[in-house]
Parts: sequence; structure tokens; C-alpha cells
Amino acid sequence: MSLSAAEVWDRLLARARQELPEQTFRTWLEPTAALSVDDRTIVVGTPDRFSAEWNESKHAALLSSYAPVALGHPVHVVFTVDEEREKKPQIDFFIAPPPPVLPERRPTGGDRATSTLDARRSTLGNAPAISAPLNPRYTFDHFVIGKSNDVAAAASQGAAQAPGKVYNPLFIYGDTGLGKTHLMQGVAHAMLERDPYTRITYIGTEQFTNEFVAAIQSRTTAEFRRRYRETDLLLVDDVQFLKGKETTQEEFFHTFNAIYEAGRQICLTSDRPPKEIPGLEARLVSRFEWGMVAHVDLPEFEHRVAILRKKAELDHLELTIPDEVLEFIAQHVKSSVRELEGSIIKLLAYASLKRGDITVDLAREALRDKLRSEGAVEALAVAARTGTLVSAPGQALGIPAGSPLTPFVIQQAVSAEWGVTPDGLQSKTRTKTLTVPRQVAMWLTRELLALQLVEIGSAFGGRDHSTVIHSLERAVAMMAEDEAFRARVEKVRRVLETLR
Ligand SMILES: Nc1ncnc2c1ncn2[C@@H]1O[C@H](COP(=O)(O)OP(=O)(O)OP(=O)(O)O)[C@@H](O)[C@H]1O
Repeated sequence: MSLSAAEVWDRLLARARQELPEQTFRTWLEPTAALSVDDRTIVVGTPDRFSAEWNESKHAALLSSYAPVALGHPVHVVFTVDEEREKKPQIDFFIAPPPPVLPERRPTGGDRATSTLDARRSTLGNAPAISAPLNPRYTFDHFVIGKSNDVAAAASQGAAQAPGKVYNPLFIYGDTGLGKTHLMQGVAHAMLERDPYTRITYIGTEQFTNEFVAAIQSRTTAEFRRRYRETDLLLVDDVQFLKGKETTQEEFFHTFNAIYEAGRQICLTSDRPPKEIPGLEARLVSRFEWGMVAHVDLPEFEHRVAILRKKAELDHLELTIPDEVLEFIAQHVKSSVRELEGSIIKLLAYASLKRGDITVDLAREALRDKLRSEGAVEALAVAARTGTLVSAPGQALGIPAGSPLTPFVIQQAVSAEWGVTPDGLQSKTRTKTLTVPRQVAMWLTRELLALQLVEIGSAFGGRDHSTVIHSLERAVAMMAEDEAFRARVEKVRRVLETLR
């Protein structure tokens, strides 16, 4: 009887688990999944290109060598990027691939015999085509509540318990990486838990805008409206991007009204409160304030430790990462929860390379760049508060005096200004919060260092030249459209020019 790809891979992994160091296994092999197998070759998918290359060079031969004993015949192991997984957020590195989508959607009559979980998967898999998938980890269970987010968390739970009532719309705002999307999707998961056939539409504002423009062009606005309005829960990320888009705002206003008047729940996120979104029509501002406006803030130290412990527990890393290391990370990484998560990923990868135990010293080494950029964010914030930004520009960005200007220094400066990190700029994450500063940083790199497109691409996580061209064009267009934005970019440029 021939084995499936998953079975073949399980057998090889079982051997690898016994022979490789625990951290190596967890970091590089656990996040993989078999894609196909034939008599001679098994193709194994990894979450990103780096881990495909790493596994290919370090582990492919070793795993192939297990085949004669584990399977009774030779099999060649080949690693490749699993395109589907590559599109997912970074933390998914540690979780198993989503379950297969089950057939068919809303049952009729007695068909409701499927288990809640299966039915819920089915609903997620059959969500309307306009909806982006929900992240299976963004549930209330996985969310750690503290002083910085307790109101937003309570309102989200309230909205999930009584959709369309008191907390409608629920508007969550705050800086990047602080759990707005997580909470909003938590509402969806909780509603699906209760009724697996709840129709969920989760979408980013940019996607809404793009689809609306496409609908106008193809004269299918009636269809567009119908699709958006046939939902029980509308989740919209990043509504600050509605600014200045008058026709889209008009359409959004009508979509909002239709869903609201039907007594269905709406949840929105933004990086600032409704009143502070420039160019947002007054009637939208007022509607966004009708229900509950809740802020998420930076977690304090104890909260950060609790979040890290929760992450470690969810990924079964409690024994791998000692508590004192989690506390060390919490002490130094303060800029966002996303950065806390990124620190764990980086630390694990580094420990695996070094084949060392995870200690505070190793963490300090592994997170050197991150700690420096955290320092830069803090220094910039202090400099902005105390007005020392212009007198000591390089230091305000955490850049030692006399540092040469390099792409990394530019990334540091832009990160500090936009409240993200250089790692985020180099990552493949495509949230607007990162794409905008990434485009700015690429543009500044081109302007100040006159690098080739391909060199810029490689300084930003290995992007190809057409992506770089697109980024440069976007940066130029945004500066042309928005005076305040241009001023912000110019401010960073002036600081960087003092380093040349
Ligand atoms: N309190 C928390 N408990 C557990 N995980 C959290 C918490 N806050 C944030 N996270 C995690 O941090 C990561 C970033 O959160 P999320 O994507 O929700 O941020 P966001 O505020 O929507 O950011 P952005 O504005 O950049 O989209 C997610 O992996 C999320 O699970």
C-alpha cells in the first residue's frame, strides 16, 4: 500500500525528531508540510523562502538518508516555499496549516448534525469571496487582557455576545501591532462559535476601495452592494485609509447604513479616533462614534510578560524558553506586541543556528538589532517630546555619532518615525502600517545612497526590482498627494542628511 505524502513525511520527521536538537526541529522542520510524493521524491513546503533554502542546505540530505529505513526504499527530500503559507502572517511560522475546507455551506433542516468546529471551518471556508480569511489564532482565548486594552476587550466581547446592540459599531483604534485586528476577529470567532453559519465579511479598507473602483469600471456596482450588504458581521480594518477618497466614503456610508439598519454588527479599526482622521466626512465621523470607540495602548511590563508567556504556552515553548528570557524580552521590547512575537521567532531561529540553549545572553545577541531599534524608537519619542530632535538628530534616532549612512540606518530612522521596526520593513508583511514606511525607506535609500534597484531590493528582504520600482512610485505619489506626508518624509531626510 503506498503512503500519502503526509504519512511519508511523518515517518521521516519522526526520525529527525529523535536525532536533531529540539530547537532545530521546532524552528525549521515543525512548520513544514508535505506537498506531494512519488516513488522517488517528496516535496515539502516551508512557510518562506529562507526556511526553504535553509532546510534544503542543512536538512534535505539528512532526511533523505532516513528513507531506506523509515520507508523501505530511497526517497529524495526537496524543500520548496509553500506559496499559500507564505502569504500568511509571520507568527503562523509556528502553527499547523489550516484544516482542509469542508464541502458545502449552510445546511437545510436536519443537516445541522456536523460538529460545531467542522461546521465553523466550513463556514470560514465558504465565506463570501470578498472576505479575507480569519486568522485562527485571533480568538478571545488567545488574547491577554491588561490595563492597556481592557476596555476594548470588554467591548469586543460585548459585541460578540449581543451583536448589533450596544457596541455597534465597535471602533477600535491604536498604534500598530497592539491587537486591534486580533480583537475584531475575536468577535467573528466568538459569533461563529455560537452560530457556525454566521456570515462574516472581513476586509481591509484598501480592498474595499479597490473593489469599489473595479465595480464602477465594470458597471457592477449593484452586485458590489449586494455582496457587501449580505453579511451578519462586517469587519473593516484600517478605516483611516478612507481619508480623502470621497466617492468611496459615500459608498461606505451607504454600506454602513444598510448593515446597521438591519441590526447587524460592524467592527472597525483605525490608527486614530474617528475625529482625527483627516478628510473623513462628518457624517461618517458621527456614525463611527455612535457605538463604542475603544483605544488599545502599549502594554506595560507585566502585561508584556503575560503576553509572552501565553505565546510560549500556545506554541509549546514553555520548556524551550526560560521565564527569565521572556522577562528580558519584555523589558526591552516595548514598541508593540507584534515586535514581541517577532522577537521570539528571531530568538528561536538564532538559537537553532548556534545550536545553543536559550539564555539571556543568547537573547541579547540574537535580538541585538531589535534592541537597538527599540532604543531608537524610544529615543525619538523622547527627542520629539523634549524638542532635541533637530539639535542631535542622529542620536535621537539611536544612531551613534559618526555612523556611516547605510540602508539599515535609513530603515532605523524611518522605523523610529513611523513607530515600526527595521525588521518589519524587511519583512514580507503587507499591512499598510508597514508598506507605507517601507516605501518611504526605499525611496530615501534611492535618494540618499543612489543604490541600484536590485541592491535596494536586497536591503529590504530580497524584493525584486519591479516591487522596488512600484514602491518608489508609490512614495513619490503619496508625497505629491499629501503635504503633511511629504513634510514627514522630509524631516527624516534632513536628519539622515546630517550623517552623510
Ligand atoms: N493582548 C494581546 N494578547 C495576545 N496577543 C496579542 C495581544 N495584542 C496583540 N497581540 C498579537 O500581536 C499581533 C499583532 O496584533 P494585530 O495584528 O491585531 O495588531 P493591529 O493593532 O491590528 O496592528 P496593525 O494596525 O498594524 O494592523 C498579533 O499576532 C496578535 O495576536
